Amino acid sequence: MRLIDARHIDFGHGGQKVLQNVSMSLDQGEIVTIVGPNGSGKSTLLRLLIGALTPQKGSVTRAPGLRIGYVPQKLHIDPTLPITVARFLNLPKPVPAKAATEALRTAGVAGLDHQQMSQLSGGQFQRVLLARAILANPHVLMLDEATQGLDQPGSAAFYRQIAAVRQDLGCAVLMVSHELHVVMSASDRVICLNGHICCEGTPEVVTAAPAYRELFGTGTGGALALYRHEHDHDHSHHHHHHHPEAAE
Ligand SMILES: Nc1ncnc2c1ncn2[C@@H]1O[C@H](COP(=O)(O)OP(=O)(O)OP(=O)(O)O)[C@@H](O)[C@H]1O
Repeated sequence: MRLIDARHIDFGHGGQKVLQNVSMSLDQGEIVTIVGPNGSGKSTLLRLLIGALTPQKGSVTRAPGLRIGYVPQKLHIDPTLPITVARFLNLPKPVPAKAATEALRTAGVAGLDHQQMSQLSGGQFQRVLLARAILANPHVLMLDEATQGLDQPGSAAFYRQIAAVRQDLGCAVLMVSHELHVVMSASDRVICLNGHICCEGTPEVVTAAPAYRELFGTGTGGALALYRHEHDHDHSHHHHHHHPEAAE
């Protein structure tokens, strides 16, 4: 089932054109990653898809009653303001304690209910934001640069958590990243954006595309290959002949 469908959208801030003729869609259960350099319009596109902005040309259609769980890139909480995780999850509206506990478990941070927000590690903090998004019982999880500030293993672990949440909830996932090394190998599709859609497809297709290489060079393709290689190594032994360096 199609959850979101954007057709030929144009958008600008003031006189500046940010997005031109962008068409994309998101289907039930898919994981789609949008990559692009700083200022390429990724956050703007997310806001258009959510409905917080209206396209100047073209259209965005959302399935009726679509629920979106949004994970922001970061959230500043005044460190002098004491607030527990449980209380944070009750903002802006109260949720049953059982639902909050369950959301924390799904997000991979079970038992943190009574911790202070200011005492969480970066990875724990992002998972609490994820738990808050899960509480919306979303059809779509949207993440905007949600691993900013995490190191590479921390980012990889966070994306594995996202894949587990997708399994649990059966939701679709749409995320934005300009850190190419964290583009999740589990993405069904990658969309490379630079004001317009440069190329899209599976992670392999996109990293091999000339438009992508022109934007990001070939070094990042190597990083992605490395990440996938680790993934293959964990879950499959069929591909070893493609990766001689992995042979024992
Ligand atoms: N509220 C706004 N008013 C004016 N210009 C804006 C506004 N928001 C974004 N822009 C401009 O639109 C362009 C695209 O911004 P956007 O945040 O969508 O890019 P991005 O790809 O998400 O960037 P980054 O990777 O740096 O987060 C930028 O040139 C930015 O300066």
